[in-house]
Amino acid sequence: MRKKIIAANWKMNQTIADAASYLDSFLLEVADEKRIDIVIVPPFTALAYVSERLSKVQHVKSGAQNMHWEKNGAFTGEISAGMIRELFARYVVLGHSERRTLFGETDEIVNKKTKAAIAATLTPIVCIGETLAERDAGQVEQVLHTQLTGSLAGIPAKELADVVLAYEPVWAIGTGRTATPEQAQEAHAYIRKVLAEISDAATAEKVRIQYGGSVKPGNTGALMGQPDIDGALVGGASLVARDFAEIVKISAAL
Ligand SMILES: O=C(CO)COP(=O)(O)O
Repeated sequence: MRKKIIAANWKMNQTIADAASYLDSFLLEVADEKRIDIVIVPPFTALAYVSERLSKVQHVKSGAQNMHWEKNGAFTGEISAGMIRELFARYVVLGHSERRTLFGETDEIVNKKTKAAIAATLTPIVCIGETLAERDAGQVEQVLHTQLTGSLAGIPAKELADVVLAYEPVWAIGTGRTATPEQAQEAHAYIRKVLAEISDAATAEKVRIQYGGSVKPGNTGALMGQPDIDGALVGGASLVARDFAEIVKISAAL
C-alpha cells in the first residue's frame, strides 16, 4: 500500500510573514493527520523559516521548488541540493511545467537534477504532463513516455522506488480545468506501466504518483480515490491554509 503524499507548491507566493500566519493555522488543522505525508514547498526565501517551524512537527516536511545539478560554482542565481539539504528540507520539485516552458528545462536537465537530488538524499518530485495541443493530437502517451524515459534515465530501481512523480497536465494548471478522475487515472496507470518497463514491476508498484492541476477540496475525493493516484501537488488552493488542510484531511480519510 503506497502512503499518500500531498504537497503545497506555493510557487512565487508567500513572504516569511505570510508563511508564519499560514503555518499558525495550518499546523493546528492538520495536527492529527499522521496517516499521509504532507509537504510544504515555499519559495527559497521562506524555506529556512518554514523548515525551522516544521522541524518540531514530525509529519509535515518542507521542500524546494528547484535546484541546480552541480554542487557549487559560478552559477549566479542558482542553489544546490546540498544547500537545500542544509536547511533540513527533504524534497525538491523538479521539471515543473513552468520551469520547462518558461525557463527552458529539458528532460536531460531534469535528469541531471534528479540524480543530484538523490545523491544529496533529497526526494525528488519529478513533474511530467502534456499540453492541450498534445492531448488534442492524441499524443499523451508518447509525451509521457519521452518525459519519463528522459527524466529518469540511468536511475537504478532501488533509487527509483523512492522518487515521487507528479502528473500535471499543463492544460489543468492554474486554469480551473481539472482532469476528470478517469483521465487522470488513465494517465497514472500508463505512467506506472512505463515505470515497469524502465525498472521492474515491483519498483513501479512502489513509486508514488501525484496528480496536479486545479486540485481543490471539492475534487480531491474523486481524484484521490483512483487506484493509481497517490497524492496531489497543489498550487493555487495550497495558498489558503484552510483549503490545503481540507485537501489533506479528505486525502487522509480515504
Ligand atoms: O502547478 C501546480 C502544482 O505544481 C498546480 O497548480 P494549480 O493547483 O494552481 O492548478
